[in-house]
Amino acid sequence: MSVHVVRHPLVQHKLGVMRQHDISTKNFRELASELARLLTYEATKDLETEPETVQGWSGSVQVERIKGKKVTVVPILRAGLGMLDGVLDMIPGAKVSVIGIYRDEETLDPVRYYVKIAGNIEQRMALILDPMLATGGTLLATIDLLKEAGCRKIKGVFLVAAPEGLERVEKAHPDVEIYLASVDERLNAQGYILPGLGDAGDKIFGTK
Ligand SMILES: O=P(O)(O)OC[C@H]1O[C@H](OP(=O)(O)OP(=O)(O)O)[C@H](O)[C@@H]1O
Ligand SMILES: O=c1cc[nH]c(=O)[nH]1
Ligand SMILES: [Mg+2]
Repeated sequence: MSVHVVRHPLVQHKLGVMRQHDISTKNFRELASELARLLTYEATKDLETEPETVQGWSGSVQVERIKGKKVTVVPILRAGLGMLDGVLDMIPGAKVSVIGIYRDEETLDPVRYYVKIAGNIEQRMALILDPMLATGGTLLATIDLLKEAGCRKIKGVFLVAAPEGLERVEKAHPDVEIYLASVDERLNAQGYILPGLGDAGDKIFGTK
């Protein structure tokens, strides 16, 4: 699996602001969306294009168009919704496949409660969105669902990951590419990422 940590100064600066303990819901939400935009720019850099001739102001001109059935964006409820707007700003025509999974607070196992995957999934690149990759259980369950549905190309966009979770996903799915702003130090006993961001879903939805 290839893991791409995006070290662009804008990405690192915005992540640093998100780590501040007293950040408001409004600022956390806005930054999650901005980071999603920047990370998507990186994650889509190998999308295939094809030439097309259009009529420009000075006559015909050859331009590039993204080829084929393109992308389905896959926000994982709930926190992944905080990244959706930013990604759709970059890829307005993307189909959205919604996956509802929460992590059981005691066992840390993923619990699935909603799945709606876009059509022609075998022809699309799936871009999974979730701010946090902790134990990796949620991402593994999501990748399994997408592959069972026929998806052949999968990337994930996260803000922060724990090394433990990344390693687990890498072992099971070496073909999946991950883009993120930081690989943090470790998980704590409750499965939270350190130094991390805290509970990203609660911070995005203001439920803390
Ligand atoms: O890698 P894992 O150990 O599986 O943990 C990561 C998951 O935990 C969080 O979701 P949460 O369960 O808090 O759901 P929420 O988005 O509804 O708050 C986070 O947004 C990921 O989906
Ligand atoms: O650190 C973590 C781990 C899981 N989910 C979160 O929102 N934060
Ligand atoms: Mg949560």
